[in-house]
Amino acid sequence: MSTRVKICGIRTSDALDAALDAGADLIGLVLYPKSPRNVSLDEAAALTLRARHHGGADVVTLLVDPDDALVEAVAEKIKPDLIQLHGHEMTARVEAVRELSGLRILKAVPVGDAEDVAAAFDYLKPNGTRAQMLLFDAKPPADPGSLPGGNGLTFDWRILEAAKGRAPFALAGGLTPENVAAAIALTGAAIVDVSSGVESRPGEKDPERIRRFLKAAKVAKEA
Ligand SMILES: O=C(O)c1ccccc1N[C@@H]1O[C@H](COP(=O)(O)O)[C@@H](O)[C@H]1O
Repeated sequence: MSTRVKICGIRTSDALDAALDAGADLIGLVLYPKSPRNVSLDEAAALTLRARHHGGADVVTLLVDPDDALVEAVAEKIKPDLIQLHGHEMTARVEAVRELSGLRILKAVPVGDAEDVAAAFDYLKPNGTRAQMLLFDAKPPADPGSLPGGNGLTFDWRILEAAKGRAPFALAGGLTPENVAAAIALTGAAIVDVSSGVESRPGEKDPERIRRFLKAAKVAKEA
């Protein structure tokens, strides 16, 4: 089975259409006001409806340390397929968001070393009540003003050796049309997730880079 591709940080219908027409498997909508890719609840609901009409892709709402009111509003107004938690949520909070929303959870985990990878599997226990999949991403810069993701930073993919064979996982962090084939070959990721690598500037998706990313990812194979 070929690797699934998530194009994250979609803000406009043009960018959405470019991703869907190029064969994206998942569409990411960021609800995080500090991000240049932020969309409102209403914008996310409209983009989700458009994606549903096109068909073929799951919609993922990306949240960072959301409160209960936001989780409930997302579940009611957007009705995505998954919630991506990209903050400092610990296992109990992931479980609570899962229960409150009734949605599948993709939990982002910042990776610095093999211990981060080994510890991340606690998010998948006990079966199905917390996250349904892990998303390994680069550690954000230490600068307190930096975003928790979407920074275009890669990490040493060899660290993910510790994850192989345990459960399918998603990979993010500095992926581009130029390096995604190598990332898939080395890690065997089930999903590759890109935001800044398919942009002309922060928040502006580049349709040609989206097409090139999809093309490169869809022919790539685990080595
Ligand atoms: O994209 C953002 O603005 C963002 C904001 C807050 C948390 C996560 C964010 N993006 C996610 O980060 C990874 C890596 O992105 P990149 O390809 O390195 O730019 C990915 O999952 C994005 O969806």
